[in-house]
Amino acid sequence: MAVCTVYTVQPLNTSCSISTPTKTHMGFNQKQVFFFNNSSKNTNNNTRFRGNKITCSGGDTIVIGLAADSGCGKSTFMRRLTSVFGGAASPPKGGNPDSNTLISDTTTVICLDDYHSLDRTGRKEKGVTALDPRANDFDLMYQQVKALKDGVAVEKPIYNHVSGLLDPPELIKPPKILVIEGLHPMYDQRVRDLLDFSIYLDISNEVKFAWKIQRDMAERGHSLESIKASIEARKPDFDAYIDPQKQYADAVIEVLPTRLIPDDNEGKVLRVKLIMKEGVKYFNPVYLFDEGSTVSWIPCGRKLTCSYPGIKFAYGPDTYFGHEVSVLEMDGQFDRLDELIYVESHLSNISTKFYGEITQQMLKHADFPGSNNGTGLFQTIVGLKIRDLFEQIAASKASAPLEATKA
Ligand SMILES: Nc1ncnc2c1ncn2[C@@H]1O[C@H](COP(=O)(O)OP(=O)(O)OP(=O)(O)O)[C@@H](O)[C@H]1O
Ligand SMILES: O=C(CO)[C@H](O)[C@H](O)COP(=O)(O)O
Repeated sequence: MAVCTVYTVQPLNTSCSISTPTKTHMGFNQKQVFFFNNSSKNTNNNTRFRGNKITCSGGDTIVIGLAADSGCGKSTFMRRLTSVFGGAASPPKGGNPDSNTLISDTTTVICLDDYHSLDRTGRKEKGVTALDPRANDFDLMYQQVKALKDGVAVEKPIYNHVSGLLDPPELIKPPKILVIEGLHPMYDQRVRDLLDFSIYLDISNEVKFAWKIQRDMAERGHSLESIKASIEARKPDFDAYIDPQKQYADAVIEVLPTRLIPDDNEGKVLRVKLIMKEGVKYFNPVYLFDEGSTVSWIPCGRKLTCSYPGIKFAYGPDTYFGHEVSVLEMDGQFDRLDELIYVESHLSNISTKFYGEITQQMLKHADFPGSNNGTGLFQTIVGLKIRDLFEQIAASKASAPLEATKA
């Protein structure tokens, strides 16, 4: 797919989105596109934008949705995912230093906070949280994700987490894989229908609390009371608007307190479940030993070093929001990451390209949070499944014209 863009940005006082073919240039279909941002709902930013843009035919972008509350490991997951494709991910070159976007050779990760229609002051004035749909512009989110999927570059707004304001937009070109991560990738049905695969990171309240304390007290100087208050304040909207999205996810990574230590409240040892929907095109759930059977496995024998409280795996079929699913569970943590190869060799359908690829990825990012437990392991596995999904979709598209000529 060829991608090229020439554009200018200037204020425009009308609210419209028009795409008019004007001429063909260098073999590309040039269009004039009027971009607009969400200013009509934003009290502090009333600028609209117009651009002249060349779009190139394409429409090969696959779209992945990753939903989770703030501070639940989305960035860590994204770093693992982009690493599976190789190459480093970085913000758009020469752009806004506070951009939330990460671009690598294959993937572009956009943060859906950029579709906040109310900035920090606007939310305060209206008494709504960022989780409330009224603080977000789903029309624009839909239009832009659709445009990217169709091979058209967009001018995406930027929500600046440092200033709390909406900054001038940045240009996003259609990538091979577009990941939309944030609070609401599966909230709006139009956006949901554009997703080729969706993931929900479901962090239980106990664990979320432990992680937030660790980060916000150590790194951001917040007090225990203020962390508790912020979690409590978000909870009603989290329950109403964020949590229900997990019913739509193709894969859910659920993070719970361990069952290996009675009454554990430290949140250091975790029980993590990978819930995988059956019947999703291009996605074959991972299994342990025997597909479809129910398995409980404590691998702490001669091949795996396990200090207290040990490690326990479980696998089996289940239902989740009325869907048939396969669930792989890991409780506990690895003492020695290099020994993970022993566990990897007992898993099937993991979509690796060579023996030991999961272990290699985990060792490569041993310093990322969760590398010694099921969060890191399952995030890595989902990354490999996304690569596989991408390759299968690409292969089916490549063979489609061939099939058509045969018919
Ligand atoms: N698997 C994990 N195990 C332990 N702690 C974790 C794990 N994942 C994330 N954390 C903790 O949560 C914090 C936030 O992680 P991360 O930045 O990946 O989340 P996020 O969802 O992108 O957050 P935000 O939306 O606030 O930017 C980390 O600094 C770390 O303290
Ligand atoms: O839930 C969030 C998503 O990450 C943030 O709280 C939301 O984006 C508002 O951000 P800020 O606190 O920087 O104004």
